[in-house]
Amino acid sequence: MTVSSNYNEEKHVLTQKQKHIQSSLKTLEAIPRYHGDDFNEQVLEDSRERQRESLKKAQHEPYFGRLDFQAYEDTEAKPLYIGKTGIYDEDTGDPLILDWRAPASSLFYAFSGSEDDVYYEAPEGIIDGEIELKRNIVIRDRALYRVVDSYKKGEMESSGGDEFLLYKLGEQKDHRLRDIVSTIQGEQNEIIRHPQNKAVIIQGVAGSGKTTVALHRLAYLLYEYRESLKAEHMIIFAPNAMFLDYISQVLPELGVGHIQQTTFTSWVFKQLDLPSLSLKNQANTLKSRFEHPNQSDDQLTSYKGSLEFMMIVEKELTQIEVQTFQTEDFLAWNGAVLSSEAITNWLINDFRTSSVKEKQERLKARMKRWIEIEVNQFYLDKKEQEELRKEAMRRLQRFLSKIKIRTTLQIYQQILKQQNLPPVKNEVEPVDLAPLLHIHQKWVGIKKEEKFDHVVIDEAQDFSPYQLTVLKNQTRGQSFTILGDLSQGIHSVEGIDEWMAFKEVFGPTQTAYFEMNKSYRSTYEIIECANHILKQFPTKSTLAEPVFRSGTPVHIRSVQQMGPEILAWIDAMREQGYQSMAVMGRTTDQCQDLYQFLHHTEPAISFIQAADQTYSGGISILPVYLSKGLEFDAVLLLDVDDESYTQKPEHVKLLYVGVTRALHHLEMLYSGKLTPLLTGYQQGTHT
Ligand SMILES: Nc1ncnc2c1ncn2[C@@H]1O[C@H](COP(=O)(O)OP(=O)(O)OP(=O)(O)O)[C@@H](O)[C@H]1O
Repeated sequence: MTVSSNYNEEKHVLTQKQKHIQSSLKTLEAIPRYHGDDFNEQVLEDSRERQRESLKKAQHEPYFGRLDFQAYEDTEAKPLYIGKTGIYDEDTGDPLILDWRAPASSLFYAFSGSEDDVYYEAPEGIIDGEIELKRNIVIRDRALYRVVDSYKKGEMESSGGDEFLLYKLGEQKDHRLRDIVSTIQGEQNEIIRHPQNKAVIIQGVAGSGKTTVALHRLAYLLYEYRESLKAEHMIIFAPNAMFLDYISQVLPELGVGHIQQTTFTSWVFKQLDLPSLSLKNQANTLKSRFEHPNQSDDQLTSYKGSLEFMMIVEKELTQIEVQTFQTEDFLAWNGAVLSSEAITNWLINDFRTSSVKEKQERLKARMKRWIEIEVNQFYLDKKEQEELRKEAMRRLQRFLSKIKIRTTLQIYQQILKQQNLPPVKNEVEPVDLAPLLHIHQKWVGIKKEEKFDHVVIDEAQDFSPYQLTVLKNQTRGQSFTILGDLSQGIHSVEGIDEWMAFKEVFGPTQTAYFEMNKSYRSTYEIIECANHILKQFPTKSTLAEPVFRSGTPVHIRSVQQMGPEILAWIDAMREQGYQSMAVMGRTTDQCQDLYQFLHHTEPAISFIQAADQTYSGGISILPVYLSKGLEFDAVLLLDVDDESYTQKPEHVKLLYVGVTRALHHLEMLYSGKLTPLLTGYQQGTHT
């Protein structure tokens, strides 16, 4: 434990604040819970319950930072304590602890130590002032653990911000992504707090905190726009179920619940609700893509994800709709004619915004009304009216039965046939899901309550412009957070090569584009190695800037037999105290064979496969293409030879992904000839 000169001062403050928290909690717990029907009482009870929850949470780790800010309108600086949830003094209404998302807390993250004047935007206007102290405080299990000053007015040395960040980055992680509220960096803060009404696109190098920032942004948006945004109407799309499990802890840590978290595939299947439809085995698709790629399959996949194909589907849909509603005059009884022009006019103009299904229903209702008016207008005799009504309804039934609405899949099949594209049956590929959803949106429609308030897309470089468009149709405004890294686009046949493709979907004035080039995950040595690989790209890519956290050199070794080497590596890593370790092979079959060999000696090792739903940490073996998004204390990359990793762009990306999964330690093995992507690389020992 670091004992700083400020330690005792903070210990005293902590004791005071804890007493306050305890007594507020006691007071609130003493108020009986209200279960009655009075609305005002219910609102008050909800607010009390929220306070109880905040206080309970704050008991363990009430805050992590202190900022002494002197507003120019005040006579002296006020210490602001910043925590995960805001706590207020019941009597005075003053903040005891400021929520990290509150406007004033922004100063804690944005202040670099060199600005003389700072300001924040409060609801009552701009507040100007200066900062006298910025302090990081670590509290664990209710006890003060560490106090680090990153800025003190009048003192020259103010490197504590970096020191504290390095201390946090050097910690070993468990097997889940964690919140970073105490160390959010200025560039990250700017993205997190960007207004909600634009599509925010983030290109970030591996380990720059994209996923983490997107999750914090959701928590921020829910706080800032609490009147208009609902967690239930927000959604996160992630690449697979295992990744969702890996990130599942961050939002609850930030006090956010009820946000939908899913993959694009599962979500579309839920929307389509076609029990006969299924997805082709993705484990096999991935395997063949990374182990036996086929160029013509790839071309078809890219085409089906393009805006060009989307426009063709749209055009075909318009035609199919016209054919569906192709009508003749409706003769209710002799002399009572509703012309086909009148019907078409209703469909084209009056029902313009309705889906095809709704149009069918609205047409039926409108025609019934027309019959009723006709009957009442021209016939006075009740009996005669009744007979005509009956006859007209019989004819209407017959007339409407000619309008046949086919299923989404049938329409898609017809479009593919029309376009001379290979047919699909009941088993589809992921790339078929965007057109299927497009058809569903037009035919069945999107209910108001199904629209999203905000959408997050992680690993968005693997999304196609077509996918993005169907999601845009489903979203109110343009409120998106889209994050990815083009250098990690290992599924680029389905995805994009440049972010421009997405800017086109939203329009240039509706997008805000950010780049994050600092990598927080890995040591300096690992980033240096990753950058060496990126330099082998035929096109120029942005290199990652390391945070200066030095670790062990990256070793690359030539070996005869992998098995014993892996076991020795696991032992060595265990001795170093690393918790999460990954052995990454190039193919699933190779990993399967190695797993069979290793798990007799290392029963704790788990074999990660494409269909896995959870990630439980420890020692894992997995093919490198499944490692995207994850991170491990130590990584052993196998088969870095010239056949497994050639100079093809997709191999550069794959090796880059593998290398950047390591936090603290990276080692690579090969037999035969070393991949050209690593030749000339100098660090560590090559043997
Ligand atoms: N400001 C920060 N303070 C502390 N840790 C951070 C910060 N930013 C990012 N990290 C850490 O860096 C690691 C990488 O973060 P994250 O997985 O969100 O990055 P990413 O850009 O999505 O990575 P990738 O594209 O490689 O999957 C995580 O361990 C995260 O906790």
